[in-house]
Formats: sequence, structure tokens, C-alpha cells
Amino acid sequence: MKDITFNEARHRVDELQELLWQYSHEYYVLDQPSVTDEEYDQLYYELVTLEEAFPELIHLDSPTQAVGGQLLEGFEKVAHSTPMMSLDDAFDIEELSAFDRRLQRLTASAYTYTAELKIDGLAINLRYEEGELVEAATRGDGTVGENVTENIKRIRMIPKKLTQAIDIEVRGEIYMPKRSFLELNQARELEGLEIFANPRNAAAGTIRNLDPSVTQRRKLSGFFYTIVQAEQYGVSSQDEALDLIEKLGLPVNQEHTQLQDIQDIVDYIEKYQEGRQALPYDIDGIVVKVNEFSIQNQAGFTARSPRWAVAYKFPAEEAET
Ligand SMILES: NC(=O)c1cc2c(N)ncc(C(N)=O)c2s1
Repeated sequence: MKDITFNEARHRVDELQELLWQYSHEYYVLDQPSVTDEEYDQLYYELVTLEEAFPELIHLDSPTQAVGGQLLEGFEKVAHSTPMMSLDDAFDIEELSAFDRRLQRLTASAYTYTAELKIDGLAINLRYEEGELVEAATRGDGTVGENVTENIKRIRMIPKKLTQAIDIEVRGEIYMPKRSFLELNQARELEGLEIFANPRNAAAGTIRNLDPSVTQRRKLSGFFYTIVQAEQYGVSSQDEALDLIEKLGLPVNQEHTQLQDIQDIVDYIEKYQEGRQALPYDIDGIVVKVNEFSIQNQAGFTARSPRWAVAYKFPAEEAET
């Protein structure tokens, strides 16, 4: 490496980190990479070399900070701060309308809905302290999950450091993009290994592997959609919560929208029931939530799930012929 000053190195390291994050976003979330894997790897190697020459420039959230790591003996258990609940399902429009009618009986106030794509992946809880990722846990039985922090730290798209140095817990879904799934199964077939049935199983199998370098090698990503105790952060609706999650630097699925009534939701469902094959990740339905937290609080929870949300499930896709 030609002699460069510390300041030149610092400028180039910042530039490379910015570039590599952007390229990862294009690859994982937009499925529209603007550079080849070789170009990405070349920049990544340049960053590693600079960080080795100037260790004080290594940031926790550098794309390079997810390498190495010892084999885990097993996963510790983690008790969730609040239960990670499941969603009631709706399989047709009539059930969706019944959900809406029940809500209207629970509150006299006006409310709107948010509709979000139901990502077919693995639920995850991330805990950040002073903006740094300190713990990642699977849903488990909803009350106690598995500590998979070392694996989650090796997913490029999951920030190790938020844009704000705050204590916060967020929940979302870890998923494997369709393209990564196909590449992984092709490689496994060549190696005579059993292939994964679908991207969800591949994501779960990766995160539940005790060797963190397996996660490192496989291209997983995530979308986040819940802040635990969100109102403590000054947000009063699901829409505002999604905006804050994105502002903190976590990936948020951009297909979410605020809707007025069930008919709007029916239109949204039809749009994605048709369009989901074109998405770079699997979805298995639409999550419909009351947008306003004040109304969510009025509606509350049953033993199993919130009364203010429902998962509209798409009919299972016909097996690829
Ligand atoms: N079990 C749950 O509560 C949820 C599960 C999921 C999922 N698989 N994908 C997206 C959302 C979302 N956008 O809210 C939720 S919420």
C-alpha cells in the first residue's frame, strides 16, 4: 500500500464503509446490485487492508467487523423483556371484515390501519445498549428464546451500531433472499449435501448453526417492524415507529403503507397476492395493524396475540412444476 497519511486513510475508510453498506443494501434489499461481487470484494479487501494498517480506524459497524469467532457450545437461553406474541390469522376477506367489526366494538375513536408484508423468515429480537448491538435472540416459545448474538453479528445488513447511542429493543424477521437461497442450494447440491426446502428453513438452519462462520458465508438479511415499549421513544403510531426504526439505521421493508379501511386493505392484498413472485424475498401474507398506539392500547391482547393486528395469509403457493 502506498504511503498515505492518517487523515487520507480516515477519509478513504469512511468512503469505503459508506460504499460497502450501499452495495449491500442494493444487493440484499433492492436485489439490484450496481457492482459485481468481484468489485465489492476488491473494495472490501482495500478496507480490511486499511483497517489493518490503521487499527484505530476500525469502527464497530464496519462491514469487516463480522469475521472470525469461535464455535459456540450451544445457545444460551434468553428471557424476552415482553413476550414475542404470534398473530391471529385471517384466510379470507370475511375474516378480515370480522376483525374490523370486533375493533369497532372495542373503541369509539377513529383509527387507521398500516399494512405490511409478512416476511417468511425467522423472528428475531435485537437489544442495543448505547446504540451498540449487545444481544440477539430468537422467538423460541415466545417467552424464552435462544441467544444467537454471534450469528446475527455476522449479517452484513444488521447494523452493529445504530445512528443514535440509545438503549432500545427492536423486533423483526431475518430472511434469506431468494437469490441467495438458489445459490446456496446449488452449492449444496454440488457438494452432495441435502438442500433446503425453502428460504425460511435455510435462514432458520443458518441462524441455528453453532458455527458463526456459517452465517458469515450465507447471505441473510432482515426487516424490522417493532420497537419494544415504542411510546417511550416519542412515537405514537406504527407508521412513526417504522420511520424511527429506519432512521436508526435498521432495514425496514418499504412496501408498508397507511390505509383507511378494509377495502383499501383488500386492494393492497390483491396487489401483493399477484406481485409477490417478483419480490426478491418470500412473503406468506400481509400483516394488518391498527396504526394508532392509543387504539392498540385500548384493544389490548388475548393470551396469545394482539387484538389490534391480524395476519392475512395467502393460499399456499402451488409447488413449482
Ligand atoms: N408474529 C408477529 O407478530 C409478526 C410476524 C411478522 C412477519 N413475519 N413479517 C412482518 C411483520 C410485520 N411487518 O409486522 C410481522 S409481525
